[in-house]
Amino acid sequence: MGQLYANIIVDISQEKLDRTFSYLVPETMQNLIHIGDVVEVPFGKGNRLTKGYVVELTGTTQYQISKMKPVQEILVGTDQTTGEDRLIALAAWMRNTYGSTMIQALKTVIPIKKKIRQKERKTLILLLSDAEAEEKLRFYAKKNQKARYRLLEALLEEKEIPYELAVGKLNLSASVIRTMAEQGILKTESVLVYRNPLHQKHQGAYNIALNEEQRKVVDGIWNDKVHRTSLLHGVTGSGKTEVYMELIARTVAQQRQAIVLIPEISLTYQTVMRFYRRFGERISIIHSRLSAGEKYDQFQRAQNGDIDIMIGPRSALFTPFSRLGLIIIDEEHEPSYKSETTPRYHARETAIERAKLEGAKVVLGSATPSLEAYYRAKQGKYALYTMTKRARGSALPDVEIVDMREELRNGNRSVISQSLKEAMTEKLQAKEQMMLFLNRRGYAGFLSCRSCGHVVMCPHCDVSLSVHNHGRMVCHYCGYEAKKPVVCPKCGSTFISTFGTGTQQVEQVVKKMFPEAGVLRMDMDTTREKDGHEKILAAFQNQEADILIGTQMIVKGHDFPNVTLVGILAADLSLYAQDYKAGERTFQLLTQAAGRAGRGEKSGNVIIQSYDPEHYCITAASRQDYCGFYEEEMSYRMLAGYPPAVYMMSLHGTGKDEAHLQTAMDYLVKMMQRMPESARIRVLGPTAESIGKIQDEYRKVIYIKGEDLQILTGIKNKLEKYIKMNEGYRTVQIQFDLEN
Ligand SMILES: Nc1ncnc2c1ncn2[C@@H]1O[C@H](COP(=O)(O)OP(=O)(O)OP(=O)(O)O)[C@@H](O)[C@H]1O
Ligand SMILES: [Zn+2]
Ligand SMILES: [Zn+2]
Repeated sequence: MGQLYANIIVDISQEKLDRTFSYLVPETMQNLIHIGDVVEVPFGKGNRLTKGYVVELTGTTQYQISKMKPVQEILVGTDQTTGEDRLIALAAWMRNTYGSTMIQALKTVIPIKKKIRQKERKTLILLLSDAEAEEKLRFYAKKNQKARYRLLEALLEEKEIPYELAVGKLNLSASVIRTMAEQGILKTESVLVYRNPLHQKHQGAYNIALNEEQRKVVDGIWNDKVHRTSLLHGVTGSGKTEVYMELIARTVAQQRQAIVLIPEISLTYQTVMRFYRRFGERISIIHSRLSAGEKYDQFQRAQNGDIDIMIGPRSALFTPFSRLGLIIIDEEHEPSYKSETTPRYHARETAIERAKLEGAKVVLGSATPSLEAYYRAKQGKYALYTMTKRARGSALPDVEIVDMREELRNGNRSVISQSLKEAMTEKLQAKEQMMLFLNRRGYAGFLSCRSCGHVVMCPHCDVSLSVHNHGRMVCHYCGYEAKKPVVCPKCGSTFISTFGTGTQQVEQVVKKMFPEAGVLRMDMDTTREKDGHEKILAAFQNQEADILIGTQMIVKGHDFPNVTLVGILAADLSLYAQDYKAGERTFQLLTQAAGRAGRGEKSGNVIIQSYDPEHYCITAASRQDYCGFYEEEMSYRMLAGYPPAVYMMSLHGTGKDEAHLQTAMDYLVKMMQRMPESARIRVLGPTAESIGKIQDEYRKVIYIKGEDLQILTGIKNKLEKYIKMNEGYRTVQIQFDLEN
C-alpha cells in the first residue's frame, strides 16, 4: 500500500484556521482512518497535540514529505455506517459550489456538538399487588394519611405515573414518595429521554386510499430507475401530501429513512398532525424555535435510529440518517429554501447532491414549480409528473379579475371593489368563510409630503420608514425608530401623511363594512408571540371567524374546506420589485392564494383586484395556467439572459467607505476580464444594490452570467483566493451567491 495523506481541519471553531493541513497517515492506521474522524495531531509551535477533523484522504500531496508529521491517534472514529463522511463530502461540495470557508460549510452540515444535559424522566412504579395495595389503602384512610392515600390510589389505577405528574397534580412532597419507596410500596425509575417536540400520541388507522392519478405518480416515481429527481407538478389541492406519505411509507418499509422539507411557515400543527397520524412516533420535527439543544437531540434520535422520518425547514436536510432513501421538498418554489447566510446554498440543489451521495431519491412538489425545476424537468434531467385534478373532486375555483382603474373611474376609492363586496356579502349570508390577501411588499405605509413629495427615509439605510401605531416610525432593516413628524422635515408643509394600506387598515375597512362579521388578522404584528400564527389559523379552522385578512403568510399550503372566497386586494404590486423573479413570485403568490378557495365540498370563487389586469402573470394566474405562464416567462428569461436560461452568480460587496468599495469591486471586474475564461462569461456591474445602503454600510453588486457552471465555479475560486490574500479586501466583505 502506498503512503496515505490526511487533510485535516485543525479546529472547527477557529475561523482563522480555515484551511486543511496535511498529515501522514501511519501504516498501522491506514485501514482504520476515515473521513469525519476526530483525530489528534501535532500542531503549531512545540507540536502541541491538537484535535482535528479529517476532511479528505488522498494518495498524493503537494507538500514536502520530510516535513510532514504523522497523525497521532484516532480519538473518535466515524463508523462508516453512520454516514457522517457523506455529510462531510456534502459540506465540501457546498463550499465549492456556493463559496464559503470549509468551517462554515461544516458548521452548516454538522451541528456543533455541545455538551448537552439530557433530561431525565422519573417514573413511579407500584410494587404491590392490587390486593396488597387495597389493604394498605384502607390503612391510610384509617390513619388519615391523605397524601399517601392519594398517591397509592392513583398508582393502583395507573400502575405507573410520571414523577412530575405526581408532585404537580397530586400535590405530594418528595418526602412522602421517599418514605413509600423505603417501605417497598413503590419504586422510582429514571429513563433518559430525548426531548421530543411532539407531545401527543395520535397514531390511528390511516384510511385515505390514493386515487388513480396519485397512484400512477407514486408507482412512476418508485419504479423509476433512470431519474434520481422527480418533479411533481400538482394543482392546489390535488393531494400531493398523500403522494409523499405513500412514498415515505414504502421507503420506511425498506428500512430506509426519509426527510421532508416544508417551508417553516407551512409547518403548522395541521400539517405535522397529518404525518403524525400516519407514522406516529417514528417522526420528528425541527423548526426554528427549537433551542440548539433540542435540535441536537432530534439529530441524535435520527442517528440512533429512533426515528425514520424528519420533517422540517431547510436545515432538516442535514439530518444524519445513515440509510437515507428519500428527500421530499414540498412547495419546492419557496424562496425560503435558499439560505441567506454563507454558504448561501439552495436546499433543492443540495438535496440532489446529498441524494447522489446516499443513493436516495428526491421528489420536488409544487402547484407552481420554480422555473429552474420545470426547465430541468423539460430538459429531461428530472422526471416530470402532473396532477391536474383536485383530490376531493372539487373543481378549481372561478376567478374574476377586477380592474381597479375602472373602479376609481366609477368613484369607488375603497380597497374593496364592488364585486368583492358583493361576493363577501353573499358568502357571509351562506355562512361560508373567506380570506383576504394583501401583498405586503407594496403596502408598507410610508410617510410622504403632498406639497414637495419628500419621503421620510431611514438615516442609516436607503429605505423609507414605516409608520406604526402610536405615532412612531420604524426602519424594517436596522430597527431605527423615530417620532412621526407633524410637518414635512424638508419644506415645513403640514400636508404630510401616510401612503399605502396595511393589513390593519384593511381590517378597519372590513369591520366597518361588515360589522357583524368575525374578522381575524394575520401579519407580522399579530404573530409575534410564540405560536401566534398557529393560534390564528386554529381559530379560523374552528370557524371562530368568517374572514381572515393577511399577508403572504396566509397563502401557504393551508387546507380550510369551508373557505369559498379568496380576495386578492392588489395583485400587481410585487411586479415592480427590481428582481428578475418578480413576475414568477407574483404568479406563484396569486395561484397559491387562489388555491385556498373551494377545497371542500362547496365550489370556490377568487377575485383578483389589479391595476394592471392584462399582465400575463395575472391573466395566467387567473386561468390557473402554469404552462402558459412558464412559456411566456421562459421566453423572457431566454431573451434577457437570466436563469434558468443561463447560470448567474452574484458578488455582493459591502463596506463603510463607498469609494473604497467601488475600487475593490472594480478591480474584481478587471481581474475577470483578464482571465482566459472571460470569453465564456458576461460580467455586469458593479452597480448599487436595489437598497444601496443598510446600517451605514454601502452595498454593491456584480453579476456574472455564463452557460457553464464549472467555469463560474472556477472563477469564484480564483477570486476567493485573491480576496483572501489581498490587504485591500480587509475592510470590505465580499459574498458569493449562486442564483438558483
Ligand atoms: N385520495 C384521496 N382521497 C380523499 N381525500 C384526499 C385524497 N388525497 C388527498 N385528499 C384530501 O384532499 C385535500 C388536499 O390534499 P393535499 O393537502 O394533500 O393537497 P396538496 O396537493 O398538498 O395541496 P396544496 O398544494 O394546495 O397544499 C386534503 O384534505 C386531503 O386529505
Ligand atoms: Zn435603517
Ligand atoms: Zn414637504
